[in-house]
Amino acid sequence: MSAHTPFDAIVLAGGSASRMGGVDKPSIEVGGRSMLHTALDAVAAADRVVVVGPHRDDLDPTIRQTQESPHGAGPVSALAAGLREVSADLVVTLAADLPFLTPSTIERLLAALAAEPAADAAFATDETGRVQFLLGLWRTGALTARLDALEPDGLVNRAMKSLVPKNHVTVQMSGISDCDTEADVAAARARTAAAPMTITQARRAIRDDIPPLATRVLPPTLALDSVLAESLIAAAPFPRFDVSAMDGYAVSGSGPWQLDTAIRYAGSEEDLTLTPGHAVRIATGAHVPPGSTSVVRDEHVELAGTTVSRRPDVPVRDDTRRSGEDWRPGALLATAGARVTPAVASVALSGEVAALTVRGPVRAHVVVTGDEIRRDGPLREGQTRDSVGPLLPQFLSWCGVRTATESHLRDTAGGFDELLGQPAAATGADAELIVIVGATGGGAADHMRLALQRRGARTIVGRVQVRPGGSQVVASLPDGRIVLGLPGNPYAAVATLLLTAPAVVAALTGEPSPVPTTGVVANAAQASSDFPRIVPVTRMPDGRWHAAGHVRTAHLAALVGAQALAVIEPATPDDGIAELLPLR
Ligand SMILES: Nc1nc2c(c(=O)[nH]1)N[C@H]1C(S)=C(S)[C@@H](COP(=O)(O)OP(=O)(O)OC[C@H]3O[C@@H](n4cnc5c(N)ncnc54)[C@H](O)[C@@H]3O)O[C@H]1N2
Ligand code: MOO
Repeated sequence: MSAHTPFDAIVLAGGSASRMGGVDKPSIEVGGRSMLHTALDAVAAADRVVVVGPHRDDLDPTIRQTQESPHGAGPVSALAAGLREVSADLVVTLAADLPFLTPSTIERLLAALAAEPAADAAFATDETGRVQFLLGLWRTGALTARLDALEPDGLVNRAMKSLVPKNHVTVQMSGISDCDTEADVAAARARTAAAPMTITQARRAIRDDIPPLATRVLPPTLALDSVLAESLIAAAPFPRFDVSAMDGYAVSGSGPWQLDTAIRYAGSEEDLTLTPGHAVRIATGAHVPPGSTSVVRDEHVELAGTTVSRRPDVPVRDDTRRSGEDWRPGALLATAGARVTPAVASVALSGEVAALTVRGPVRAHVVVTGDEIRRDGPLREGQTRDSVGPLLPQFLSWCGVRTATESHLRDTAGGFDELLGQPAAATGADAELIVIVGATGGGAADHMRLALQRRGARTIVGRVQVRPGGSQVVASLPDGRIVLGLPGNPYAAVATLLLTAPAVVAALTGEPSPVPTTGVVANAAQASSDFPRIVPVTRMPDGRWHAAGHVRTAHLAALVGAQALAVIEPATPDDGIAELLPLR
């Protein structure tokens, strides 16, 4: 992030968990990673990280390790020990038993405390309203003061609640449950084992777990499809100067006027001053000459020899557009969070704004997988034509994504490890998003999920309750790049892309979540099943939509002639509403 608020972090990683038979809770793995490492990844942006607990040899040497005294003296004592190592004005305080923690969890706490300058601390609350006192952010001075206040009675085995300041804010978060018991761990593991999410859950997880990209400064025309990180403010007035809105006459005084021979063309740099009682021909868009009091359009004048007079039967109006009439320098032309559409870029040009501070546009590395998939040349026995890869850049562009580079991957574990392991720069693409077609399943040749796990990726969406597209994957690599895994079947790949990529793009660019487009589907009952389904729809003359019948997924024939895909929920009646994914 560009506007980084400095903070330190204390992670409480005490040993033996009494309710779990004395095991070292922070080292318990959920989702292929210890809960301590989940906590450390969540505070990776901290200037200083302090782990309080038994010394661990495997931690990065930049992490400070300390321990409360006496050992096992409880969280308040542990925080006091950790605080001695802290120097920033803000300190995140975490337990190492929160398996679903992400960097954006911390960002939300930072934003909440920044919004309440009078508050001493911010804490997360779960869906039930329970406050997680060990998922918090403190003003360091306030934490010091609270600990000092408790000190006379001793800090050993004090409840966290006794430490909490009156003046705190809470932030409601979903999926932040801690693991106190073996049952909690089992439930958390079940959740990460790619339990299918609903479409809504998947989009929310994407929004919550993918942090926005760093900002960039781009000229307006190169910023298309990015999102404004700072509002667009006019640098120059519009019009920049008094300009004629019509072809006609610039006149001085109330007329009739004597016509001078000079003609005022748009862009003219000729020295020309109008004296009272005189007029000159002027073109639309030309700056009005000094001395001019008004512009009269051609249709409103009579010309007799060299005398120009206003026709008696027309309204008296001035066809001059005055400088700053539409906006003045400093005017707000588009608000931060707005997508840079051609209109926004055009307005920036009109306002003489040479550079926009934006996030995006998102750049993608498109990867087609499969030994059998062939892009060029004649097909040999068992080979399948790549009918997705060459068109994916177009589909991606509909979602605001630029394709920076493309490659093909064979179905080998090594290939995936290499793809996910190489730094973005090595691909020559600087892509923030890797879009992989195929290999999302759990089959023998499907290496993506395992390769992601080996690479230490965090699964954000493991499966979704939708057909097709159930096997889609959204994950974040340790270096922050996002992987979007699309099912291999071409129709499934495109439907999944249009369903999910816009949410990924919104999260990366910091755009507010898109409001879904909806439509009335005339034959929705027939198209719905026991599962949400994505079906092609065509527009009917009356404005309703008609859903296609049976859809084969191995090619895009069902999309021919369709104007949108519709997401049809189970039990939608005829003329019911469905979300539309436009095909344009
Ligand atoms: N035992 C199960 N097998 C499968 C299931 C299932 O639930 N249980 N789901 C099926 C569905 S639905 C889909 S979709 C696919 C998803 O599999 P993958 O994402 O791993 O995709 P692949 O196996 O690599 O490919 C599937 C299919 O698509 C063809 N393909 C792939 N890429 C292209 C391309 N660029 N152009 C044209 N065709 C492509 C590929 O040849 C396969 O035929 O899993 C099912 N199996
Ligand atoms: O996973 Mo498939 O996408 O249901 O066609």
